[in-house]
Formats: sequence, C-alpha cells, structure tokens
Amino acid sequence: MAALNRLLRTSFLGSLSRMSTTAAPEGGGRFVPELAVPKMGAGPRRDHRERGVQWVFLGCPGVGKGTYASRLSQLLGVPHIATGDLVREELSSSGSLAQQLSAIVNQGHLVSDEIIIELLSKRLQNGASNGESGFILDGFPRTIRQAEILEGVTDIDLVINLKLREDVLLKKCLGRRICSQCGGNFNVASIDIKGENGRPGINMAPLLPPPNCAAKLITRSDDTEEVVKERLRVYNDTSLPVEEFYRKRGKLLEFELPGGIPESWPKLLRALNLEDHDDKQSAAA
Ligand SMILES: Nc1ncnc2c1ncn2[C@@H]1O[C@H](COP(=O)(O)OP(=O)(O)O)[C@@H](O)[C@H]1O
Repeated sequence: MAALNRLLRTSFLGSLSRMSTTAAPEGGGRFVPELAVPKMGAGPRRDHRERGVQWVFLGCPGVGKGTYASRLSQLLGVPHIATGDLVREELSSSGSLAQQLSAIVNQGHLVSDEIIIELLSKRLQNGASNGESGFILDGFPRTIRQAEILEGVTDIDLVINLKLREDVLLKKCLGRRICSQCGGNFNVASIDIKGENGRPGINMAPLLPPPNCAAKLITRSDDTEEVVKERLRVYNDTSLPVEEFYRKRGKLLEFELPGGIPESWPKLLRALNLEDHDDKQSAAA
C-alpha cells in the first residue's frame, strides 16, 4: 500500500511512474504498485482554488459515467480520465499485457490495482507534461484500496454517484455502440418503462449515430448479457463500499438519473450549481 501510494504521488509530482516490490507488513515480499500523481503547481495537495476541479464519478456499468463526465470535462476545462478507456487502449496494443487484460475484462472482472494504477499514473504523467490541471475520474477508484491510495496522494473535491435501476442498466449496456472510425459513443436502446406500484417510470430515447457512422458501429466485447450481469455483480460486491467510503467523508453527491440526457443534464448542472456556467459557455460558443 505504501509503495502503491508512492507511485501515485510520484506521478502527481511529475516524475516517472514505476512499480516496485516492498515488504508486506508480515514480512513477505509483495508486489505493490504506487500511483504517481503529477505535481500541479504547488504540490499534490494544492489549494483547490488554484487548480482545476478534482472530481470522481461513481456508478454501475452503463449508468452514463462517461457521458456526463465527458460533458462536465468540456464545461470545466479539465481532462476526463476513464480507466476503462486506458484499459481498452492497452487492449488494442500488441503488448504482452493485452492478452492478460483481455481475459480479465471479457469475464467482467476487475484488473488488478497494480495494473490500473500503473496505467493511471502514466496518463496523469502525460497530462501533467502537457500542462493539465485537475481531472474528472471515471471508473476509478473501484475498490477500497484504490480509494485509500487516491486519498493518500491528493484531495478529491467531490464524488458524483450516478444511479439508475438495474433493468435499465442492463438494457443500456446491451444497446451501447461505438463508431470504429471516429470513436463516437451511441446507444440504440429505446427505454420506455411505465411507472408502477409507486415506482416512477423512465424514458430514454436512443442516441443514434449520424449516417456516416451508422455502418461502422461495433459493440464492446464485454457488453454481452452474461458479462454485464457479472460486472453488475462485481460492482455491488467490490465498488459499492467505495460509495460508503466517500459518503462517510461527506463528499458523495447522489444523483438518480431521471431519464435520458435532455432531462438529466440540466438537473445535474443544477445539483452541481453549474447552471450559470453552462449559460456562459453557451453564450460564448
Ligand atoms: N479502476 C479499475 N479497477 C480495476 N479494473 C478496472 C478499473 N477501471 C476499469 N477497469 C477494467 O476495465 C473494464 C471496463 O471498464 P469501464 O469502461 O469503466 O466499464 P463499465 O462500463 O463497467 O463502467 C472493467 O470491467 C474492468 O475490467
């Protein structure tokens, strides 16, 4: 854990990410990664007014973390860093790690903390050398250990916990499509669930691709029914405690999605006190 911490801290401090072997408390040698967090001005715990926001998105697979994190990153001018994207980039390379990762990801399991921290450290490092400040993390932390490591190296300002009922999550994952050429994300699922027994209904229109992407759509290899169900199980088992970790620290903003992007985006901005920000951006555009 101490060494994992150091890797993140080193990355935030602007030196090279690395892995190291340290002695486990009980004396056995244990391979422990460190998350290296690049230096952003005065240091990893730089005052939040002098840097971009440091936010985290939590939520089950398919809830829309990527969609809303990416919109907020454009609005606030901070990078959107999705560890799932880092894993998929690695998967598309011919490196030896790719084979190992593909077996784990296609079973719906989590990649080891060591590997994910190394990928994240590298990404933070590259960003720091390009002058990035702040971040919106999506898909990290996903284990208590990852949350503790992150807490050990930098301050997280806010954690947004997106929520959606499980039957909708499954439909959304199965409807996900990516344009193999431009990388655009779409969703062909049309969700229209009527309210019953006091439970509100939910309506989400599909997010269809433009004509030039329509013939180039691909599906993520881990978006099959069996694997999505396993990912939901893993989330409830391993990542739900991360919600509690941040709830106890008073950093968790719970946000139940009321529907698709047209209904949810304005409500999310209101919950984040960012409505004015959005108006200014639109006026400037
Ligand atoms: N923080 C993390 N810790 C461990 N594994 C991760 C992490 N982030 C991503 N992964 C791996 O990458 C896969 C895809 O992640 P992601 O795109 O975030 O999927 P999801 O749609 O399940 O939220 C995960 O199922 C997992 O195998």
